[in-house]
Amino acid sequence: MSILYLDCFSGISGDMFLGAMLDLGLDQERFLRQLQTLPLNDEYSIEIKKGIKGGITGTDVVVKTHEHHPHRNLLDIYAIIDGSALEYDIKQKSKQAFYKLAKAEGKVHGKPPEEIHFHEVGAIDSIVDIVGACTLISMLNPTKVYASHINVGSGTVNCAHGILPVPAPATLELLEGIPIYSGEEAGEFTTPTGALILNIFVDKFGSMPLGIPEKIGYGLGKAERKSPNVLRAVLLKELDRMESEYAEGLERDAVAILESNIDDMNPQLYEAIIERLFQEGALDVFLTPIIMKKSRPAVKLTCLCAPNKKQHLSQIILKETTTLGVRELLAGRIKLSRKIEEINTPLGNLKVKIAKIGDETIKAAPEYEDMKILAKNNNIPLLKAYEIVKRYLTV
Ligand SMILES: O=C([S-])c1cc(C(=O)S)c[n+]([C@@H]2O[C@H](COP(=O)(O)O)[C@@H](O)[C@H]2O)c1
Ligand code: NI
Repeated sequence: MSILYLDCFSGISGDMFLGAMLDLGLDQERFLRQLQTLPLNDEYSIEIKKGIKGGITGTDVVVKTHEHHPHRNLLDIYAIIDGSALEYDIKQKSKQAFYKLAKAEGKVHGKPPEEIHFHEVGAIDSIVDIVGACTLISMLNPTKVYASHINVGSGTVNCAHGILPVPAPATLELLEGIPIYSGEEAGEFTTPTGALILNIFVDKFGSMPLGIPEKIGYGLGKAERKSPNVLRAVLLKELDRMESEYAEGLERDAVAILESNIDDMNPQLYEAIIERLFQEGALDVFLTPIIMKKSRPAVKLTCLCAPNKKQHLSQIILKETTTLGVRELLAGRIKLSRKIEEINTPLGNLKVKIAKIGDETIKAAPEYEDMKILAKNNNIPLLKAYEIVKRYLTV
């Protein structure tokens, strides 16, 4: 189970994607053999070399061609793809990608996709970028593809249409529904081809998911920038719950940690907020005394919860305490597998929590609420009840 994570802090373009994927160690010869089957009459050459950008080494992919003003339409490009010896799935995916590009162009220029005449995005280098991207994804075959929020850049770009705003109109169409931002530096950070790659391959956008990095690749961009103009690709081994259970007999999952430092709230309110968070699904809620800025005695409120509850519980903390912010962290968790069993003792029946690693019982803890009832029913101190029950626990 592997996740490909694309870190688009410097945006993404077709050549940056090819570079990052090849830098992960994919077989270059196999990649080039596939591309050579495109009927492009040797009108281009492709150079793959190691390079450095902004102090970061990575792979630079350069597609060289002599064509100046290509005017291909969708059917011209389908004919090129169909005329190749690419695998069936790669052909299909590449054609789907060009259809999406034509739809986006069509929306911008007010034409149906079939009537679009591509300019730069229909040039040989774009065909190589898009077909190459589909080929490399098929070669890597990740279980999932995730990406960061996308730096699109800002300013304007000069192209066959004249001067366009950044992100270019077609880029923005392809990024519909995707979280984007403009970083501090101006320039076209994300191109239509880069946006198309995100549109067709990425399952989810956000921070890096829980996993173990196994391979890291950097794809170099062409522009010189103050910040490293590279796309980072990380291949993460997913922490598969079932796999790790079998491997070590332990369970693994992720837990969200929500925290707020509070120095201005009536302490009587803490009981209510703790109760509310538990009612809404918190796994645990606790308070830690802290000394904050200006030597103020204060309280750190911590709430542990399943990652899919973090948004709901953060909102409760924001609405029902005086804090102005909530820190959220995602942590991995290793757990003993647990089950509740009922046992007989001379004091009566009670529930016991049994914790195991694989088949081996590691701990057995009598349920506190049951113990209180047994102690009361037998009219003995709780401590004594624990001593008696302990003899009946099999660990
Ligand atoms: O080729 C066409 S039709 C074209 C359309 C648009 C629109 O936004 S509409 C933009 N561009 C610009 O061309 C270059 C090439 O992009 P690649 O993805 O092929 O690298 C880029 O600057 C686009 O903004 C072209
Ligand atoms: Ni256009």
